[in-house]
Amino acid sequence: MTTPADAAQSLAQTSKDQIPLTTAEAAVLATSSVSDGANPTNDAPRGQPAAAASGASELARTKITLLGALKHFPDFPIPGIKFIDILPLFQDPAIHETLLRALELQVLEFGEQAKPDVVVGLDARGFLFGPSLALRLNASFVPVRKKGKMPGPCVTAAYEKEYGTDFFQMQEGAVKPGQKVLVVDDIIATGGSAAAAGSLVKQLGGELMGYLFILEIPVLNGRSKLGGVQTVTLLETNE
Ligand SMILES: O=P(O)(O)OC[C@H]1O[C@H](OP(=O)(O)OP(=O)(O)O)[C@H](O)[C@@H]1O
Ligand SMILES: Nc1ncnc2[nH]cnc12
Repeated sequence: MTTPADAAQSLAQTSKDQIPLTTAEAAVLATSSVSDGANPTNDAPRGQPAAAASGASELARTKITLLGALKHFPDFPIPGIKFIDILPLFQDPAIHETLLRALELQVLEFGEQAKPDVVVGLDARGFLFGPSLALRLNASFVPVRKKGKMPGPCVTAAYEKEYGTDFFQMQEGAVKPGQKVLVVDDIIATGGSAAAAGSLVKQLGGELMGYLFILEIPVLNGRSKLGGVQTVTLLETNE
C-alpha cells in the first residue's frame, strides 16, 4: 500500500526531470491525492456522489502538475525573499488549460448559490487568469489596479505586502451594490494585497463572497488578514 510518504518521495523524484519540486511540496500534494484529509477547505465531503469524487480526484491530479511547473528564485526582488514564479504556468497551453480548469472546479466546489457575479483580479498577476476564469463562470471581470493607472473617480486603499507598501484602486461603479464578488490573485503571502482589495469591494457595496488564490505561503499567515471570508487556495508551499 502506498503511504503519503512514499508518494511524496516518488513525486519529488518524478519531478526531478522537470522543474524542481521539493519533498515538502510533494508531501502536501501526495497527502491530498492519497488521503482526503490534508486540506479540508479544498476537499469534497465524505460520502460524496461519484461525480463530486471524480472532480476531487481530477483536482488532486492537476495540483501535482501545477506545483511541479512553479519556479523558485531566492533573494528576489530583495534579499531574504524566496520568490515563487507562477509565470511558467502560462507558457505551456496544456498547463494553462489545466490551471483554468482547476480554478473553475475550485469555484464550483463553493456551491451553485455561491457563483460570483463579478471576478475581481489584482494588478498585475491576477490579470493573467482572472478574465478567463470570469468568462468560464459567466461573470464580469473587474480589475484592482495600482494607484494612478485608471481614469475617473476611484476608491483607494493603502496596504503593506511581503516586500513594500502600495496603494490599490477600483473604479467607482465597477461593482454594483449587492453583487457577489470573488477576489482572485496568484499568491497570498502576507495577505495585505488581498485584504486591501476586499476593502475596496466593500467600499463599492459589493458582497465579498470569497478569495481564490493559485498559491498560498501558509507560514506568512495571510489568511488572518482576510476577516474570516471564505478563502481557497489551489496549491501551498512550505518555503
Ligand atoms: O499577500 P501579499 O504579501 O500582499 O503579497 C501578494 C501579492 O504580491 C504580489 O504582487 P506584487 O505587489 O509584487 O505586484 P505584481 O503582481 O505587479 O508583481 C502577488 O502577485 C500578490 O498580488
Ligand atoms: N514570495 C513571493 N513570491 C512571489 N510573489 C510574491 N508576492 C508576495 N510574496 C511573493
